[in-house]
Amino acid sequence: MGLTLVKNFLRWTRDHEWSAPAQQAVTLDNGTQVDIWDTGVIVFTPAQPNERDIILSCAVHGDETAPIEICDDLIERLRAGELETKSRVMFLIANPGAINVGRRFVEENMNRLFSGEHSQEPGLVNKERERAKQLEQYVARFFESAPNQEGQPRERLHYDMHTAIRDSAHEKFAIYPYTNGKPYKKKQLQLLHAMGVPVVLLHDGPTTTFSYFSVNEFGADAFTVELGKVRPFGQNDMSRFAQVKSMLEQLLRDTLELAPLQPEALHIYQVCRNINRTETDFELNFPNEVANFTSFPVGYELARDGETRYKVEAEGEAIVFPNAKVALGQRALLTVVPIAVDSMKLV
Ligand SMILES: O=C(O)CCC(=O)N[C@@H](CCC(=O)O)C(=O)O
Ligand SMILES: [Zn+2]
Repeated sequence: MGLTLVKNFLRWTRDHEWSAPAQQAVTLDNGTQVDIWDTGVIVFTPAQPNERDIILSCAVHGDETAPIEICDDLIERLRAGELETKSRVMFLIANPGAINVGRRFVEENMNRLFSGEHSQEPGLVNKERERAKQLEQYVARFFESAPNQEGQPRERLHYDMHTAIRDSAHEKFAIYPYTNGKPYKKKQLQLLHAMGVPVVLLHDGPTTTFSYFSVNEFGADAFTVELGKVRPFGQNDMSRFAQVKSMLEQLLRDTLELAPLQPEALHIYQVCRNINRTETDFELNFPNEVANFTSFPVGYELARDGETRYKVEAEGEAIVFPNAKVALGQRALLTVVPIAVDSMKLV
């Protein structure tokens, strides 16, 4: 059987910025069912799915194009039958409206709106709030509609792929959302390493990000994965994403063989402080060119928020995601410190 009337899924998604009618399901020659639930929402269900359900999301921030190109390529190869998945997989192209204007967001940063945050301010409705709420519903529908294979526990994975605004001392890194006190998983560190992501930053509390939503609501192993630097379409050096793509393909094909965990090859950072901008008069005390994971000496003043001054407190404390222009009340800077893999509670 051929493809659906939707010829190119990304193109069609961009032509329907905020919603689109579900499309009739199609079964490919290899038996995989393809369902399009909405704009940017496509699900592949193999005839005999294995025990793993995978969500690959991109464009929660519309200007982070490399992950969009990765997903586009995987989606079209799956639809053409060139790549065959053994797992149920859902791709989410989260914010097509923001892709079209080439910006992080249209009205509001979507990655601060999950876990119900989209509905916390009565009367405040905007496109990103509506879309975040719908994406939550699609995640629920996907994970909850998995077949019950004789009580076998299912493995739920969600990689929410991003690129960072700044240069970074570590080009690729993952954010391990707060686990609600549960141990971290060795296998997840191995999977990230296989993806070419040997640097992991551990969040120390709940967040309103997409990845934490999947962890908290569905017990998924979910990560925000930063794959490089924000660049416009056409300016990404796709060779820098070859390992990520190859790992994702092997994961879908179920041919991935994981190397044993190599603690010496990993760099783990613990979030030290989450600095929010609460005043209009907010400044960062270092230039825009300073890369993520740059450390400053103890006592150095990193930021000033009105009268409050934030100084480095810990040896090795480094900056991540500085952004003085965020909306009031939002995170303007994270600081992190390196920790030993041995000090992590791992299962
Ligand atoms: O480079 C930046 O300043 C931001 C890159 C980005 O979008 N990062 C995510 C991290 C989400 C998390 O903490 O899991 C974000 O800020 O939403
Ligand atoms: Zn992002």
